[in-house]
Amino acid sequence: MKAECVACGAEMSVDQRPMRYQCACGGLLRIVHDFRHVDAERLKRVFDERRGMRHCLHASGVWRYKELIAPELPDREAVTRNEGNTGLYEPDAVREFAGGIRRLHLKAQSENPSGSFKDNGMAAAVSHGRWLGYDSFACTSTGNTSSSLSMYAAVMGMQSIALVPSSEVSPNKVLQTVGYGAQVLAFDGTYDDGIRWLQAQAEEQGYYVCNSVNPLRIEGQKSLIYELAQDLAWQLPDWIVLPGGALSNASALGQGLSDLYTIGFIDKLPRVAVVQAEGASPFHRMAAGASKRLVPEPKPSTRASALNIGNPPSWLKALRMLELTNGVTVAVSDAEIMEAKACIDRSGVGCEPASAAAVAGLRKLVREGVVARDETAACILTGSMLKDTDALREFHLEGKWNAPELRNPPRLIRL
Ligand SMILES: Cc1ncc(COP(=O)(O)O)c(C=O)c1O
Ligand SMILES: N[C@@H](CCOP(=O)(O)O)C(=O)O
Repeated sequence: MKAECVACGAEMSVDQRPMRYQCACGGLLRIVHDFRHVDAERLKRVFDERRGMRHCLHASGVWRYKELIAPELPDREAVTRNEGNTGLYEPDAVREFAGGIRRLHLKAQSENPSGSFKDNGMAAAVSHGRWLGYDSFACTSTGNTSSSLSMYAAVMGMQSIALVPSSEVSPNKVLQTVGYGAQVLAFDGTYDDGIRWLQAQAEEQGYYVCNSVNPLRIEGQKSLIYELAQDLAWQLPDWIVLPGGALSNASALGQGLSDLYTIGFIDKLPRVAVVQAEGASPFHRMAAGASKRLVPEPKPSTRASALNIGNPPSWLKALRMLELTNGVTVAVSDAEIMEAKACIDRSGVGCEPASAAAVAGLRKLVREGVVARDETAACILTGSMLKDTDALREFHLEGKWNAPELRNPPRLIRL
């Protein structure tokens, strides 16, 4: 597989150990494909045939698109837990909440096997790592990456190591990671400290790094936009709105949209809005200030713990995505996030706080007139409602955050 540095354009291979995550100049890598001979109409038919499949590699919502993700990877090396194939919903209450735009879809990546969007990328990353001969897989995580990694490591019968901040993460996610069998190493600090340590130490420890600095994670995650496009008969909405933390999904969206457009699956690019939490919004500050250099936030802090990232590694890839799609960024408060979450939960779809940032951000963009009421959008719901049950307790039982009308505490009765 050929990779290219997103900062200086240097080319290199990622076909052998040691795995490379960065160029000598410090830039992250992206996988480069040659799509010149791809027949879009033929592939569309193949993808449609695979869509209804069960119990085989191509039944996966990631490996259905294997030709566009990792054509060189032998099928026998591709690991799957039947990831992808997530639901697409149109709850009217959420559309109204978000400002009453013409049409709003929610893509529930929360329905992935480990409960978050990470599984799409992780399936590709662990497969590549196993192909290269690694048997120890590591990540640093606020809990979703680690849950996903430890699930796949368990499926492969291999070892996983997860560095997890000792505070401000959801216990549900850490317990899920423990349950699947990862060795969890808690540390004082944030995701940013963990990723720095891992990038310096991984090779010496013999670890294959499964964070989104790994270009294969991005390759797997881009299947999200392939699947959404296929769900909608290859007609994407005007806007795709998603939360931004480490900016892996924003980067994957850029890669996936560029593929779809280059190959001719779509003839128009949607605009993309990246929503950050106010307490952890270095990318938004950069974009809003029309700067092209990210200034890290030394002490990120948000109740949407999955977004608690001050130095997102993929900021340059995400910036390129904004340029490609004429995209925008926006920041929302924790109270706005929790209110949006309560509305999404009450619609029957449900999500964790970080995911709700997408809907809170869309609402703000509609209010500000950036998104027009006659436009259409899809919000990416990145993680499941059960990923953070403390958030439900705080909102419904402890009366924290806004929106008393959405509060629903159990009533105590005498039988
Ligand atoms: C549930 C959830 N939503 C959103 C994000 C942010 O996504 P990204 O890091 O790709 O920007 C994360 C973690 O990264 C997450 O776990
Ligand atoms: N929210 C994430 C943090 C970003 O992780 P990465 O895998 O994109 O590097 C998590 O779940 O850990």
